[in-house]
Amino acid sequence: MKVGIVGWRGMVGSVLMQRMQEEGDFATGIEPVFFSTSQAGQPAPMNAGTLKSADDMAELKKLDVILTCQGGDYTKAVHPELRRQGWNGYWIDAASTLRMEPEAVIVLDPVNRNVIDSALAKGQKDFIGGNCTVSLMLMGLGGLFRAGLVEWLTSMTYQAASGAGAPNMRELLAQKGALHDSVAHLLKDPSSAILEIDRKVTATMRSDALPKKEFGYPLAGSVLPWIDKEVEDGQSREEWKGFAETNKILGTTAPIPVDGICVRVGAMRCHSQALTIKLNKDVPLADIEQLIANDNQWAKLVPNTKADTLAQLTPAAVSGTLTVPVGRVRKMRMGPHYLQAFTCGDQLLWGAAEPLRRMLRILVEKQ
Ligand SMILES: NC(=O)C1=CN([C@@H]2O[C@H](COP(=O)(O)OP(=O)(O)OC[C@H]3O[C@@H](n4cnc5c(N)ncnc54)[C@H](OP(=O)(O)O)[C@@H]3O)[C@@H](O)[C@H]2O)C=CC1
Ligand SMILES: N[C@@H](CC(=O)OP(=O)(O)O)C(=O)O
Repeated sequence: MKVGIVGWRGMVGSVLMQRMQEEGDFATGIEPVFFSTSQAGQPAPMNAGTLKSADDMAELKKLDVILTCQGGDYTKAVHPELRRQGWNGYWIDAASTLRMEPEAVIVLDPVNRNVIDSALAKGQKDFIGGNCTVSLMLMGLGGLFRAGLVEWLTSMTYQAASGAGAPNMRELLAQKGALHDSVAHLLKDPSSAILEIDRKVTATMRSDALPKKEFGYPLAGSVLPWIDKEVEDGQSREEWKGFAETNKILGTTAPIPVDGICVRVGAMRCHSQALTIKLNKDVPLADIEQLIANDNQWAKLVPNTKADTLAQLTPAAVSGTLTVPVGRVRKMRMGPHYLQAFTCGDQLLWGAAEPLRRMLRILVEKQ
């Protein structure tokens, strides 16, 4: 199987390459061909010859599978043209561009392997990774959806800088550094006044001394309660995806309402979410915990204690791992049908690269 890999140099692509190497995906009989929009002719990784131009339709048309993490502009430019020219290979993509197209499937196989298998049986060829927030929520709470218990759900998010891109991660750290620098001398003196420190930090945050080319606003020491473009009804596009993509991934016939507010916070690469779930029946908490814990090997139930929560349910604990902890699980004061939970996951792994890698593996195993 000839597999073209586009976008492998980028942040999502690098995580993908690392995971494919860790899981031995390159030893499954695939023949990788590496592409670049800017480095064609230079040596490809893994001694796979030289990089081909990612715009070279003739080279792309030779492939059985194209796996791209290059971004939405690339997808928009290349995918329709390839299809127009009659290419009938599999297209696996991290970008959101094609997700809601009727012929495309959003892939998250631990949750929707049935949807993927049925699409493959029907001959569908476009398999697209989901929005990171949605994928991570479903990896954690898949058991409740699978059991048909969710009447509606709200997700209030705490999204990491990585979701906005590599330059934003750097800018977040530069902002943190600038805030620290502005009061470093005062921090060295244990008797300095905290309100003086706070005043200087706030002044720096509001000044041009804070780098904000990428985010446009201070994120360090602050939060940004708007992610992506404005859509209708006062929603952000990130929030809109919660309903649209959750239901498409699950293949629901009666859509489950999903809504909430998406917020950027100063975490590096883990998205966290506070969830309120209206259950359609009163299920004992112990049964709910079992459904969450037993749904897939990555979802991990964290006991609702202070010590377990703070040790296991944070970006600091989860970053760089495939584990999706779910904790703070309890029935709410509103009544026995109302459940709360908190979850956290690495948005570059299950949120971006891992579902794509696994989709390729499904294709290889299907051969
Ligand atoms: N960031 C995220 O959290 C998520 C992103 N996605 C999707 O994945 C796409 C790619 O995102 P992301 O990986 O963050 O994008 P990056 O900006 O990190 O990489 C995209 C491309 O930029 C080019 N590039 C230019 N300079 C460099 C450099 N110095 N180092 C590495 N690459 C460079 C590379 O292409 P070339 O070799 O052609 O020059 C690379 O493939 C997004 O547009 C989005 O559609 C999906 C889910 C989550
Ligand atoms: N929008 C997400 C990251 C992302 O790339 O999402 P999508 O794959 O849906 O475009 C975030 O900012 O955290």
